[in-house]
Amino acid sequence: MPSELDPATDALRLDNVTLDFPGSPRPAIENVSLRVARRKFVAVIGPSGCGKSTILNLAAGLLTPTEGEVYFDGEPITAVNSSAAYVTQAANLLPWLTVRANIGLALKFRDVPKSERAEKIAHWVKVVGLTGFEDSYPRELSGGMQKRVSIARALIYDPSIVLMDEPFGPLDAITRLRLQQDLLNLWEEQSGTLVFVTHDLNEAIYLADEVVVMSKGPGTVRQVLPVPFERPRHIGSLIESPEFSELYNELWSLFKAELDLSEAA
Ligand SMILES: Nc1ncnc2c1ncn2[C@@H]1O[C@H](COP(=O)(O)OP(=O)(O)OP(=O)(O)O)[C@@H](O)[C@H]1O
Repeated sequence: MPSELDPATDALRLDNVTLDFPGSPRPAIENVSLRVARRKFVAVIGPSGCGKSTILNLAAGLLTPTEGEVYFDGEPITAVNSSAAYVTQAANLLPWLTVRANIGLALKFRDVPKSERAEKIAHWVKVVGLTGFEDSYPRELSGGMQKRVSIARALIYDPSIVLMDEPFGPLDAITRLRLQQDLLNLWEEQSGTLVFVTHDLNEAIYLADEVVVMSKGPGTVRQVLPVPFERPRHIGSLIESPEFSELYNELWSLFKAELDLSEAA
């Protein structure tokens, strides 16, 4: 364990991590060092293919580094990280289960008693605004509602770390804004550790305490930008503030350097 590793403050830490997929001509990520402090909301942005999902998969214990080490709560990750909840771009709900059963899935796997489960599910159905839809099936829900179920399903058991991979990617702009504000409110209440992958610079600034900007593949960390806005945050007021525009421009100048815009109009 490196001497500076502090399990009291670091939830997740990557130390000089390189990941090669077998048969791939170049590493997916190369020499990535990254620190996610406990109870922080960290957004990861970067061009397509720079290795953002790879970092989440390493944190979830679904991939093992070719070189370097990944630590969770001060211990090297050597198996699937059962302390991590993973919300992917697709809602991945079980189509044969109702909203209630989908939300309660993680509690069932953890053998939480039935009465406690019912109480928690009722609370989370309300928190994510799905009252009245408890007995609906995923096919009867809109994309935004399905996303709400997947977020409730991830947060209900109070995981030590939540990993989100572009969870709002496929949604329309209004639904996306609503869910971003909902996630802000939820996280500010629970304030666990959250690592959030996105392509959306605005989203990264609205939500995160720090934005990690990755360079194009093989991915490395280009810069980590702190987001100084106080919490609780309200997206509507943030957008209108000059400080928001300033930070956006700073982030954009870092980000655009990593994009190949030569073919853009
Ligand atoms: N299973 C795999 N086998 C081989 N190469 C892979 C595999 N998964 C990902 N890669 C490669 O690793 C690199 C990083 O992929 P990753 O999905 O982590 O990028 P990303 O930044 O999340 O991309 P996007 O923003 O498009 O989702 C890419 O070059 C990708 O082609």
